[in-house]
Amino acid sequence: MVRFENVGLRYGMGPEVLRDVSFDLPANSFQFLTGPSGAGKTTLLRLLFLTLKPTRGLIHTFDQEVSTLSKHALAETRRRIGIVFQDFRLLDHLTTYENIALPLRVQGQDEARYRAEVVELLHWVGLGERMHVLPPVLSGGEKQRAAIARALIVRPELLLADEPTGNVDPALARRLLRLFIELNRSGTSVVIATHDESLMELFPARRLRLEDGHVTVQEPASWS
Ligand SMILES: Nc1ncnc2c1ncn2[C@@H]1O[C@H](COP(=O)(O)OP(=O)(O)OP(=O)(O)O)[C@@H](O)[C@H]1O
Repeated sequence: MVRFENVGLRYGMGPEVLRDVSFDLPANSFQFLTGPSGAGKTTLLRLLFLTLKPTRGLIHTFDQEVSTLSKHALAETRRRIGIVFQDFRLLDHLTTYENIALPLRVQGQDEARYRAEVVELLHWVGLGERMHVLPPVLSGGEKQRAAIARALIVRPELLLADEPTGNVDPALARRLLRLFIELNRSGTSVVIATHDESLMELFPARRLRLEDGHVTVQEPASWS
């Protein structure tokens, strides 16, 4: 589904943050992306979301080498990927319902066609009672779930999440993890960036470990 070949990334004239990074994300796979703070997890997610270009190496996404894509094709490809940002990025003047429906509205879809789907997703993430309130009155965990729902409403083939359990208590973190696992079982590939060991211990998934600019892939069998 995604393949990185000897990818390197530096910001401006700075040092290489990522060096010779090579790995595959198979279809229907579930993996944690882990490593110390500053190792480059967010940078790698931005490369996967195609909002950052590698300074060297090749990235194949859905069987296309991304440097060959036009702006339009890049935007089309990005539509197949959902992302949950570390800082949520909800719009404070829109209700929870409107925030989650926004990607569909932007695509020009008719509300009559998507309304029931948005409401169902809101219930699925446990925000059924909060759909008419504005983000500033949501708790951290509720904002987190709203950000996840907004990423899911477009039914992405690949879901990326940056520290999605960073602001929630352990019980909610487990619940969110179950939600990602359920999503993966329904066919979406999932990448969760986290440095929360206790979260990773809850589910025996692949781990992409980032350290010193390199990625090593650990399959569950190799560390259990
Ligand atoms: N826009 C930028 N311009 C310059 N340097 C950057 C930029 N974004 C990140 N960096 C640097 O790249 C390195 C990797 O940062 P990144 O945010 O990807 O790490 P991370 O593993 O996600 O960290 P954390 O776990 O603390 O969120 C850091 O040294 C950071 O200072």
